[in-house]
Amino acid sequence: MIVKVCGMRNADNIHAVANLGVNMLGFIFWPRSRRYVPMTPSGVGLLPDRAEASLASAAGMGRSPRRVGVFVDDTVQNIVTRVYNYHLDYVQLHGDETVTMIRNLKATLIPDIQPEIKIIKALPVRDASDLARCGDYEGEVDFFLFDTKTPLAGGSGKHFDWSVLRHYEGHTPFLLSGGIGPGDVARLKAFHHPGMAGIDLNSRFETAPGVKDVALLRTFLHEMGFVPANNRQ
Ligand SMILES: O=C(O)c1ccccc1N[C@@H]1O[C@H](COP(=O)(O)O)[C@@H](O)[C@H]1O
Repeated sequence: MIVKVCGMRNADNIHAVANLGVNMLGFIFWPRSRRYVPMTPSGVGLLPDRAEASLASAAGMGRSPRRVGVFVDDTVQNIVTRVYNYHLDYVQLHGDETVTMIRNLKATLIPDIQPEIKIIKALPVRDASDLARCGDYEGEVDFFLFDTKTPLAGGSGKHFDWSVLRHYEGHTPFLLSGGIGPGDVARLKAFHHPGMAGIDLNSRFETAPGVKDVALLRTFLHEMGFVPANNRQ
């Protein structure tokens, strides 16, 4: 099972969470988020130097989570800039991005120096009708991320009714998201879907916006029976 921890921006915290052996770390590039990672004045080195060093040292210990940049209806140019500057492995599109936009993004990225970049398309879910959009993105993205439909773009801390996902019969694997917290272990273990590739953890594991509670995450992962991987998937 893939475990993604999203909304990271503090160097020591990045190091500690990377060392839990999670598969992906998410960095939010949407300026209206409380977890926003601002660009430096030079526009280079999205992650502060110490965070870069933290990730490098974690990698040296065999813990090398993939880097996910989270964007909400951003321009292709802004996304491409951040992919290059922050060495992103995945782009998570958390707005109303169309298939045409995604094709443009890939056409810009793939022929260049980032051929391995993968796309996660977030879709807000309240009921089965929200899954109808999945068909448009089949074959265009690597993962879906099903998040709770709320007036917020993301990070609501709220669950949706996971049973709705029985109506999802697509071939694209998905990450389950939306308010997953420490009290969800039993529900997660009881939830099965052939397309479910992993989970996304965010606001329910925070001591402050953008700062994760490492002890809480460690306990949750232990209770889930999570086995730290080589973090290459
Ligand atoms: O966390 C944010 O601030 C955020 C802002 C804009 C887009 C996405 C955001 N986070 C993503 O939201 C989901 C669910 O988070 P939560 O568990 O409900 O707090 C998660 O995938 C984050 O990547």
